[in-house]
Amino acid sequence: MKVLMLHGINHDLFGKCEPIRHAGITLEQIDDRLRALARELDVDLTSFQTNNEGAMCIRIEQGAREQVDAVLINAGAWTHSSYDIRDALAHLSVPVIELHMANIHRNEPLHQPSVLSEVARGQICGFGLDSYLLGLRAAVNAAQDCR
Ligand SMILES: O=C1C[C@@](O)(C(=O)O)C[C@@H](O)[C@@H]1O
Repeated sequence: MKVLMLHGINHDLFGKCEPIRHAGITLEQIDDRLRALARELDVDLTSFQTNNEGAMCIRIEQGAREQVDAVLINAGAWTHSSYDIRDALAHLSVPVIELHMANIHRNEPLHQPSVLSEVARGQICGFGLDSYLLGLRAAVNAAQDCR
């Protein structure tokens, strides 16, 4: 099973700024833990991070061509604003799991609504690094249900 993990804008800075909200966890640490769980679950996991919205849309299209079985996405601030990424995800026929470290529903109003949730199978937020690990397990189960 192939799963694509998409990391959004500024997430290369995780652990290097906003240490309180995201508990100082770096993107490398997230990917390491995800890769370890992927090995356990026998999942072929690919991880991608960009600060360019167009590049994110292109990577989503490429995921469809590669016939990934599920997509995990923490789109960061694009969650609240990007109809481009929303539309790219809407073209996928595989489960999309929306992730956030923080519980975005407790954020300040600007950082609460998600324009991606409508096209996601579900959203996992508020569990820090565990949001990613729970998301990978959910993606595997959802993809198996689709087979
Ligand atoms: O970049 C981020 C991180 C985030 O997606 C999270 O993982 O908690 C929540 C977003 O509101 C914020 O813009």
